[in-house]
Amino acid sequence: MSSTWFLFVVVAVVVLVALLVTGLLIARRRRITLDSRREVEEKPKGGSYAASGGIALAPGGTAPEVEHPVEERPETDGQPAVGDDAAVPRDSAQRTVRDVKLPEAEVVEPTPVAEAIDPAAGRLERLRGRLTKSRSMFGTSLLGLLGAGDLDEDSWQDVEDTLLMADLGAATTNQIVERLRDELSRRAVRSSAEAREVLHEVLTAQLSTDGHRAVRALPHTVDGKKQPAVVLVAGVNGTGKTTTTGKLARVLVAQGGTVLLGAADTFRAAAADQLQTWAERVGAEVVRGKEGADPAAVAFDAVKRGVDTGVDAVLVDTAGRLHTKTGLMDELGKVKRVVEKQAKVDEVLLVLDATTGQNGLMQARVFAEVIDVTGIVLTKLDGTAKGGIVFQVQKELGVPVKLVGLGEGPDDLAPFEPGAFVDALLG
Ligand SMILES: Nc1nc2c(ncn2[C@@H]2O[C@H](COP(=O)(O)OP(=O)(O)OP(=O)(O)O)[C@@H](O)[C@H]2O)c(=O)[nH]1
Repeated sequence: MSSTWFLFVVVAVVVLVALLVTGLLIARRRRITLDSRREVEEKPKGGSYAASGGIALAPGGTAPEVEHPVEERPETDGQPAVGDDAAVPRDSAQRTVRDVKLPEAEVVEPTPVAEAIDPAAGRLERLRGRLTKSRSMFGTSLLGLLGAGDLDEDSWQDVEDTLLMADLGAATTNQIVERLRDELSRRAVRSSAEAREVLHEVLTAQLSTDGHRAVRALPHTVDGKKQPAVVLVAGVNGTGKTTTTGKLARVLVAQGGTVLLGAADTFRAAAADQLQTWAERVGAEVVRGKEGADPAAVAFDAVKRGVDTGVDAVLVDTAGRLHTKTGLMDELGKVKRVVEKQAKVDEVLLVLDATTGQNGLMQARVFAEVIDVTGIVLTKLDGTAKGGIVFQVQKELGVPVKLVGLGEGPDDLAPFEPGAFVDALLG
């Protein structure tokens, strides 16, 4: 009898220990979002993932076709489009893209990972202090106005001016003011806490989008063979493309992925050097061409090398180009077309500098027409009071803001999540 009891106790202890270990393993796994078998969760409009869950990633190969809501562009009449040039008349001679035979791109082998990478989880919360300038515009000014009780027409004018100064644009500002007026009177808001709640709700709703915010940087399978996700990074000069490419590589490597970087910025040798430095820091391979080489050829070689070596993601950094220069925009279109002879481009990230305000919108529109942008990265949000550009750019393109740059540090890249972002703005 006592041996039966002893056996029973031993079995119970073993089962308890097994449950404890399984629980711990599940808890650990939940902290890591990199799992190509797990599709990014379908969530309601606007908040396709929680910022505290890290930078959401999705497998390539499943990107929906991007539909640009041309008719919903209320503020861009008269803006340059593809084929237009700000300084040069439309009928003047334009630069064309030349096909030239080029030597093989150079492959720079990776070095072992040398440094610790900040986990992606909870970055927007950790970096929220960087939004101080935008916060003073929204938090201090708007809450001060709305929390003061019954608003007269002058106060509503001030609310409108504040939103316009934060770069929300006329159309978005009007929509927000209208909704605020409705909600404040419908709910008979009396306290500043209630006013904050309404403001939070209205601003968050304005940032909602049907598009998924997960970055398509996980591998997928084509005809039974592993295919790396191909990410193209584009934008005008100095917006932070190379920095963003490097930061994103770090996120992928930190989550156990293998990455190859393609230095398709062949205008400046320094740009490829800069990318190589980022690559060395995470132990990634780089494919780069000679200065002046055809960027499309380098991008093609990078993707080919990535497919051959079986990496998880190929990130292609392109040269900065002015959206008003037709020849350069044509060249970018060519880079994408040529890469697609090798593999589908899963993610086209347009990097916009938040400090440039309205000009960023013009850039966004032209780039979207040339290369079907699938996600926006808004950089330098740490250095501007005009964080309101986030609100406009999504509406303008119908493409979600996926990532935000909040500093020059290697891990100052955060996922964009409307609720957490508005929270940070309101302080
Ligand atoms: N404050 C701040 N600076 C940033 C951010 N992202 C990039 N930068 C800085 O912006 C400058 C330009 O960044 P790059 O990555 O070289 O820009 P790029 O678009 O690749 O430049 P080109 O190749 O010349 O077109 C660098 O000094 C970066 O450190 C950001 O989120 N915040």
